[in-house]
Amino acid sequence: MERDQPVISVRDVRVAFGPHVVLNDLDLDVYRGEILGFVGASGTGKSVLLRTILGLTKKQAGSIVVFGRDLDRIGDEERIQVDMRMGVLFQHGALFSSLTVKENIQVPMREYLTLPRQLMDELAMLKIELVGLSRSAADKYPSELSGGMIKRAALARALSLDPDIVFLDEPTSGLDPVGAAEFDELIAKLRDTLGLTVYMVTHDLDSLFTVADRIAVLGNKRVLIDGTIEDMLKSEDPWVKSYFRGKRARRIVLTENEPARAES
Ligand SMILES: Nc1ncnc2c1ncn2[C@@H]1O[C@H](COP(=O)(O)OP(=O)(O)OP(=O)(O)O)[C@@H](O)[C@H]1O
Repeated sequence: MERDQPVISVRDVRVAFGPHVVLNDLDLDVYRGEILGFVGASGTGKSVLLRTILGLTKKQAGSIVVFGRDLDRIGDEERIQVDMRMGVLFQHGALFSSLTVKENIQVPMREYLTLPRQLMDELAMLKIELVGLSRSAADKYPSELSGGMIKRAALARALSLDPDIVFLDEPTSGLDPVGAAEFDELIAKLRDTLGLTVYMVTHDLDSLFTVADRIAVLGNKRVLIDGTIEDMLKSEDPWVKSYFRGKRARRIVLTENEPARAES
């Protein structure tokens, strides 16, 4: 993994809604090919930062550089090129209920490209297979899918344009532990096979322990600490300590290190 090459650099970012300052002096780097787990207490601004990086929420100060381009200094054409390289899976799945899985995956293709129908169908099928759905899922509507299948279909749509980065907002929320673990495996596989960079907002300790290469913690309106899971376990920050060394976290550490004992 090339650690010296950030694909996203956020510097001194400030976001406020009226008098309510949500992010202030926030710095963050995301490196090519890594899975970054982004955590923080509820309401600290994880979604606001995600939306700010995507250009959906306005910042009052600071800079965001993506693929070497400062987003404040590029024109509309170049912005579209940048947008096409970033796929997003929003927290609440957000598949269009009136469209089939295949049609949902084709939404970004229709928005950004002009492709013949047959080619779009073939590309959608490739994405369906890539995320581990069966080909028969293509013509199903979201209401006919399980929670796990909806997440996979939404991921297939996020991958529609072969992005370099995918942003996942709590991708395993609402899945049972087996479904969540399978989704984590899929993310790791996609990172390994496609070289994807993954920015994953999550509350899921299992995901953080098993697939995140690096973790960034949001607190006090900025990134409080970033590093490996070992760095988190060493931190003396009270929130980081209670999150990563609390009862639930200890159970995961035990399961990973001593499966037999943990299961008994
Ligand atoms: N459009 C908006 N207008 C005003 N305030 C907003 C807006 N969007 C977010 N906020 C405020 O910003 C703060 C951070 O919200 P955000 O949704 O980013 O938190 P979060 O860390 O993602 O929380 P959770 O883990 O619960 O999803 C909250 O106080 C929220 O009310």
